[in-house]
Amino acid sequence: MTRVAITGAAGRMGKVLVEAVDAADDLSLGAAIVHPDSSLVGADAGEVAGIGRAGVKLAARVDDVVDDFDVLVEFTFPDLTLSNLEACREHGKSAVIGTTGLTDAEKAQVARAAESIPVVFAPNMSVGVNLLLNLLRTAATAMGDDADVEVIEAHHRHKKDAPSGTALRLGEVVADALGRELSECAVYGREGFTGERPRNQIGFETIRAGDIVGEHTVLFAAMGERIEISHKASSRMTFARGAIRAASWLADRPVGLYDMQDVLDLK
Ligand SMILES: NC(=O)C1=CN([C@@H]2O[C@H](COP(=O)(O)OP(=O)(O)OC[C@H]3O[C@@H](n4cnc5c(N)ncnc54)[C@H](OP(=O)(O)O)[C@@H]3O)[C@@H](O)[C@H]2O)C=CC1
Ligand SMILES: O=C(O)C1=N[C@H](C(=O)O)C[C@H](O)C1
Repeated sequence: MTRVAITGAAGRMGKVLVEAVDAADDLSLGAAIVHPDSSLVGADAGEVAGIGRAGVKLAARVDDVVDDFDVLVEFTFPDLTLSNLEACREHGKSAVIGTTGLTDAEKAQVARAAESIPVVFAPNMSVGVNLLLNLLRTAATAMGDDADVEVIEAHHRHKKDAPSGTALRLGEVVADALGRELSECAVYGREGFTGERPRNQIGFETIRAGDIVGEHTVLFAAMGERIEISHKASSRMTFARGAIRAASWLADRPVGLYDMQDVLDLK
């Protein structure tokens, strides 16, 4: 039985992750961690997640519970993710990272940690989005430079990073299929007298509103026709199930950096 620790256990993803681990046959909840200043430190993780007593008290730091887990599941903030990943590296634990909004330098730190421990790092743990990455490669290759590409994403009002990690990954996949560098062709929102659209742009549009769980569309618009490839998540449990599937999968993996397409055998 693989023992899982969940950080941000009182957060939106943290609570559904506690529920998903509880429902899994091959995983047990070894530890759950919340903000050290939280009034919930010491409370039962299952009760906070709304699933009844789990017998695991919410801890204030990963360092306090290193003997209680094998895989850390981390859906929080970039700087916290990196310091918790360092704790995993020091103690030889695996990690599943769903946190988004990391800079390129921070992503490189994740890659360095994965030289010492097994890590799954993916901006979207759903089966649907990871399948969509493959559909996008096919669409981008077939449409080629004839189509203008726009990535449109919508999330709840509490989301802190933009564009979403998923939108950026969708853009990277399209740019790669078209032989472009995303950093050279990405445009983030438009305003004012922008002039005509350069043909090789990949545009990103961000919507933040209400309780939208997560929606992504990639639009390929050519002369006379367009394709829209969309994914809509209606429950965070979709992401949580993917993350715990990754935690089970990591149990017997060698050191290395993996993503959700590795876990789902979609490469
Ligand atoms: N890869 C994927 O499939 C998905 C990724 N995500 C990503 O996951 C991340 C989290 O999203 P979400 O759950 O909505 O965010 P939340 O803000 O709901 O959760 C983050 C949690 O981390 C807690 N936290 C803050 N500081 C600390 C600390 N020092 N120690 C322990 N816990 C701390 C917060 O507590 P407090 O509120 O008390 O500060 C909060 O409960 C985001 O980056 C999001 O983009 C989300 C969904 C799917
Ligand atoms: O913050 C969220 O909620 C989500 N974040 C991820 C992202 O940034 O891509 C994935 C999902 O869409 C939900």
